[in-house]
Parts: sequence; C-alpha cells; structure tokens
Amino acid sequence: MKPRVAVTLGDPAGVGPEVVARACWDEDVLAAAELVVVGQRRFLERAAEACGLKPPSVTVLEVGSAAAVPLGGPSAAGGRLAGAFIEMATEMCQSGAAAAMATAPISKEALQAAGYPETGHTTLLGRLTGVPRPVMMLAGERLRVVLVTIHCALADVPRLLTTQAIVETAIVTDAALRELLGLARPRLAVAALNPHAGEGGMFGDEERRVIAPAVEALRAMGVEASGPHPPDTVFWRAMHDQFDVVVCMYHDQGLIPLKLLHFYDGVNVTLGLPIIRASVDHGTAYDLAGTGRASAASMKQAILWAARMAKAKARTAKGQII
Ligand SMILES: NC(=O)c1ccc[n+]([C@@H]2O[C@H](COP(=O)([O-])OP(=O)(O)OC[C@H]3O[C@@H](n4cnc5c(N)ncnc54)[C@H](O)[C@@H]3O)[C@@H](O)[C@H]2O)c1
Ligand SMILES: N[C@H](C(=O)O)[C@H](O)COP(=O)(O)O
Repeated sequence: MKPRVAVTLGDPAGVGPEVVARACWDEDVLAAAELVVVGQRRFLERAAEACGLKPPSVTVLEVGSAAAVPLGGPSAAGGRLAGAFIEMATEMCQSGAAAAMATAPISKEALQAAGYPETGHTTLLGRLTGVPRPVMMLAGERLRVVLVTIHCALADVPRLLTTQAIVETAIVTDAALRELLGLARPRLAVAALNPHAGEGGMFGDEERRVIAPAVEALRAMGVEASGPHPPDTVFWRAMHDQFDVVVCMYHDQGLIPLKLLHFYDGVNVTLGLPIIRASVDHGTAYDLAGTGRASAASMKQAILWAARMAKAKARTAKGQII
C-alpha cells in the first residue's frame, strides 16, 4: 500500500503551489505516495495555470481563510495560511490520517508577521510535537549534513555551541539514520568551527573546549563519531564516502556545500520528531512566483523521501529489517 503523504502548499505568495502542482503530475511521485494537498484549491489552480498544466486531480484539504494573498512577497496573510497548512498536516501525521508530511517553502518573515514566534518549520514542528531540539538534516545522493545551531546570527554561534548541543544533535542523527535510512552503523564526522580545526588553539579554542569533549562522549556511548575535522576538507571526504553525515556547527557551514551540490534535488528532513517531515531545500523564490519556471525537482524528492521514510518507519515498527 502507498503511504499517504500530506503535502503543504507553503507560502501561497511564493513558488510553493507551483512546485506542488508540478509534483502532483509526476509519475514517480504518484507511484510512490497517495497525496493529500493541505492548502487551498484556488492556489493550486492558479499555480497549475502558471505552469501550463491542468489542475491536478488530487485530494485537497481546504484550510484557512479566503484572504487575498498577492504573489511575490512576504505578508502576514501568506504567513497565516502557511502556518495553518503546517498545523493541519502535523495533526494529520499525529492522528495517523497521514503517514508523513512533505512541505513546500515558507517565508520566516511572513510567518513572524502572522504572529508565530518560530523561525521556520523546524522550530514550529518542535513546538507542535513537544520536541525541544529537532535536528535539521539536508541531504542529497552525495552528501548529508545536520546542523547543531540553525537559524541564528553568526555572532551568536560560539555562545550557543555547547558540548551538550553537539551530543544531542549527534544522538538524534545516529538514531534517525538507523531507523529511517537503514544504516547499520552511521559514521558521523563532527566538523570543527574554526579554520584548520583551530590549528592547536591558534585560531580559537572551541575545538578543544567544546567539540572534542562531545566527540569523546559520543564515542563512549557507542556512536561512531570522529572529529573535530577541519571544515574545508570534511565535506569533500564525506562526498567520497568516508562518512555518512557531517555534523555542522552552524547553518551556512553545512548548507553552502549541500546546496552547491544539490540545489535542485536536495531535501530538508527534520530528525527527532515523532512524525516524518521532508521538505524542499529551496525557499519561496518570490522572484519566480507566478512564472511557472521554478523547478519542482526538490519538491518531488521531498515527497519521495517522505514516502520512503514512512515505509521504513512502519517496517521498523513491525520489527522487520529494512
Ligand atoms: N523549506 C523552506 O521553507 C525554506 C528553505 C529555504 C529558504 N526559505 C525561506 O525562503 C525565503 C527566500 O529565501 P532565499 O531568497 O534566500 O532563497 P530561495 O531559495 O527562495 O531563492 C534563492 C535563489 O534560488 C532561486 N530558486 C529558488 N527555488 C528555485 C526553484 N525551485 N527553481 C529554480 N530556481 C529557484 C531563486 O529564484 C533565487 O534566485 C526566505 O524567507 C527563507 O528563509 C524557506
Ligand atoms: N535552512 C533551511 C533551508 O535552507 O532549507 C530553511 O531555511 C528551512 O527551514 P525550515 O525547514 O525550518 O522551515
């Protein structure tokens, strides 16, 4: 049986509805999952028209008000609807009405203009499911990265980076790669923060004070972790199969290499939640909204990943080997 995947439309002012409309016509997607679009048919139809497609014959769960949302920029109205779509998809996953969710992009600015205190899906899903530290993983065929600190100012990173935060991120990652991706013994490379891993303390001491103790603690717990590795070479090594995932100290450390390799087909997966969520790796692309030119490759991958992880989770729950 195909897993039912709740697909949110994202911010209606961005390219979300267009990439969802395209994905709803994709043969691989339709073969892998039963789709329920969580949003509003008017946005899906507007998007299909922009893409030169017929409106997809997919179930649409109507959520939110009939407020007008102008294309091409953040607004409180768009943020309010985007938030409502995520809330509904989460409820569906929690109640068993859906096996997983796949999300189209939202704007953090619009979400906050609508009154949400969160900085994106990851923290919103954390609140809705009662998980204090969900882990953001971005993944493609060639590279996987997880982030210890996520959406914060670069100046705040050294303060937020603690041994405990690194250990918790790595433990969630280790468990999720086993359960959802079927890796028997995930190899985690923990990146350093400073150039050349601090060069013995010449360029910072976070490696010695914070990161190395985390690696030691993880190894004592049986996690196959190593590091702190110099950041300028660790991604290349992971890409050449020396590691299964790189544990990154801050957002752009991990997302620059990931998006350079996988902008079109990368996915963003939230680890450590009681529900399954995969997402596109790109944003609202307001500059493309309404043109029909946005690539749907990442949206397609997000739905395929959501379906695959839902199946793996169901098999693990039944005690079968993945
Ligand atoms: N999954 C998510 O919800 C998610 C992910 C990333 C960024 N965002 C948010 O999106 C908003 C805009 O962010 P940004 O401008 O930094 O990044 P962006 O990804 O929206 O756009 C960056 C560039 O990539 C292009 N692009 C993006 N998606 C594309 C696609 N599918 N096909 C072709 N080209 C595409 C855009 O036209 C733009 O030139 C921000 O509020 C950001 O926080 C959301
Ligand atoms: N850093 C994420 C990315 O670039 O894909 C992104 O901003 C999305 O964040 P949420 O999944 O928390 O919305």
